[in-house]
Amino acid sequence: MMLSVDIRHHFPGFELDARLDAPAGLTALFGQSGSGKTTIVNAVAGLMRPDAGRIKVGGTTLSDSNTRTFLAPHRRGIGYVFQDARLFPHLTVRQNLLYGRWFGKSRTDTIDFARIIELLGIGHLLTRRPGALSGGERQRVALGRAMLSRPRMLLMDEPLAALDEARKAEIMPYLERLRDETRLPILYVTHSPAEVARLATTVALIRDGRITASGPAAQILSDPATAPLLGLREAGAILTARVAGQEDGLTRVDSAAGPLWLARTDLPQGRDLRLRILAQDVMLALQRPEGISALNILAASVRDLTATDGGILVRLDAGPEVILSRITTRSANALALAPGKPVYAVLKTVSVAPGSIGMSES
Ligand SMILES: Nc1ncnc2c1ncn2[C@@H]1O[C@H](COP(=O)(O)OP(=O)(O)OP(=O)(O)O)[C@@H](O)[C@H]1O
Repeated sequence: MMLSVDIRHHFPGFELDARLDAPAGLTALFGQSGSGKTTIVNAVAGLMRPDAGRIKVGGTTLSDSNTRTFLAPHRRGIGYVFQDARLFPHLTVRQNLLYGRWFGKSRTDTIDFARIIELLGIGHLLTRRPGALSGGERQRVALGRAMLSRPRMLLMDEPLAALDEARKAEIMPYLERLRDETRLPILYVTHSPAEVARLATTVALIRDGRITASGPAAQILSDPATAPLLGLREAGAILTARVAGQEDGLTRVDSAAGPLWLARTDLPQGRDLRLRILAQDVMLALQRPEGISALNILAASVRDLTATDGGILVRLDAGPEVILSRITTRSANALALAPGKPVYAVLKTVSVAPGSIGMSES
């Protein structure tokens, strides 16, 4: 199942011309205020009719200006989650979940209900009213309600924006489970680079009504041309690795770039992982450093250098893998970095990328 959007629309002083493919998984639509995110969401939802173009989900055409097709919002099969949960205050959680569903009492419906309740961890809340829930719990119920409408896809418009950091952290794992287990396209609007880095399988960057870059999240975050558009703090590489065993109280993993050691985990040998290495956590040296506390040092060579605000992003080839390092212009000059130069990448931190637990089983 895939959402494909190819639309044009004119507002006084603003032109939208957007082409976007959102496959199964979470596609983050990221851009500044006024870039056109809500206009795309409204067009997909059927709340506005684009001047020209086409929107499809799987084999179903939601709108097409050529054939004058325009499906009403309630016939689009889209589950929505907004910034505020929009639950009915006078109904219990159970009644909110079942409200307006096309949902009978058949056995599969009961199993679906039980599965979604379990997935979102809201079984103990069913008899409460929304007023007695935390903001994070309310959003989990809103996610459950969207799922129970048996959607073809989910549309999430800044679903975490109203929550504080603790509540965001609480709901993220549930969004990840939903993303990984439902295999529906999720179009997720956000201004938050941290949410993109943590949740997105696909990233689409929008600016002035146009999609300026889109592709797999790991690719966008590790490309010096696109990573700065998201914010340099999240720029970095994702490596795949396999757990080799436990050594000296650490977990050894093997990647195509070389062996790496992580703080001990209880992951079983043979498990595949994705590792996240942020550009700001990679230092460079011309000789292999000795007597250094960093555990992980990889031999690499410079592929290219890109100037960014306040520094240089260095793209490195480490075997077949790509690593990014963010250093100051002064350091780049001191090391006389140039394409092809051999260097050692000293990794201050290597973290297991969210979503990789259980990856090898899916
Ligand atoms: N109904 C309308 N009439 C005229 N202009 C509009 C209308 N709706 C949106 N616009 C303009 O289109 C542009 C894109 O707006 P849109 O709401 O899609 O941006 P956004 O990326 O969602 O912003 P935000 O993050 O602030 O919600 C803006 O310049 C806005 O002023």
